[in-house]
Amino acid sequence: MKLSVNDLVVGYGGKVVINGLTVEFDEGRTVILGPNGSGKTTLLRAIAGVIKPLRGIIVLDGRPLRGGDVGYVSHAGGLDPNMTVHENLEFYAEVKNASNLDEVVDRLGIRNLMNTKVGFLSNGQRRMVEIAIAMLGSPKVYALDESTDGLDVNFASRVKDIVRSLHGIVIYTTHMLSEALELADYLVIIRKGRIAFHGDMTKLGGAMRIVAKRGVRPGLLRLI
Ligand SMILES: Nc1ncnc2c1ncn2[C@@H]1O[C@H](COP(=O)(O)OP(=O)(O)OP(=O)(O)O)[C@@H](O)[C@H]1O
Repeated sequence: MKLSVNDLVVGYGGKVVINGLTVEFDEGRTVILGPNGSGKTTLLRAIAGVIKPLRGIIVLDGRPLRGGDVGYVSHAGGLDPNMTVHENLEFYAEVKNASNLDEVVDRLGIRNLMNTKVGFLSNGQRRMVEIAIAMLGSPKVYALDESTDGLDVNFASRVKDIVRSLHGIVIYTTHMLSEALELADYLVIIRKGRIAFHGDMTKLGGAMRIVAKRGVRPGLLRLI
């Protein structure tokens, strides 16, 4: 399986943020690393189909993406705070025509939250529910936007374990090099809406880990 983004142009109200970006995602985890404002969220939103590109196409194995291909966890969240976890999950299961709701609930360990209104959940609990929704229908592609952001060490670690267990094409954004090193099979570095680097971590990982350990992280991006 391969997700191909070809000559993508995306903007907001006439301001172009991504200008002619081409990149391919293979099966496994690709981490998109970039500073604030580099276009990570915009790229994921285009892949998830929530923003319409001005130009370019995104294809999965040569065919246009269909609804249900992408499980998206947005940075902003998308749950109804007045509905219970169960009601939110059921709503999305119906929309996605998914039959794996129970399996996902158990896999993420959120059964104890089912009758709680989303508005009463902690950040970490809410993120687990958002990931559960993305997993409904077992999508071929995951687009996960800074999914550990704002979480404590415990929830962040749970999220990373789940990300590692996902099958298919998993695209995960972060601005933290440490997280990229932990999760990436492939690394994409994005700056100002352009790909600055795209590579296989099995080749690059050793060298980057040494640099990261020595605490020269900011310089690393300049080197690359
Ligand atoms: N809804 C919007 N309207 C106008 N401009 C936007 C909108 N969303 C993002 N932008 C602009 O697009 C650029 C890229 O933003 P984007 O959120 O994609 O970057 P990012 O790498 O995800 O950043 P962060 O790490 O802060 O989430 C920024 O200059 C931002 O100000």
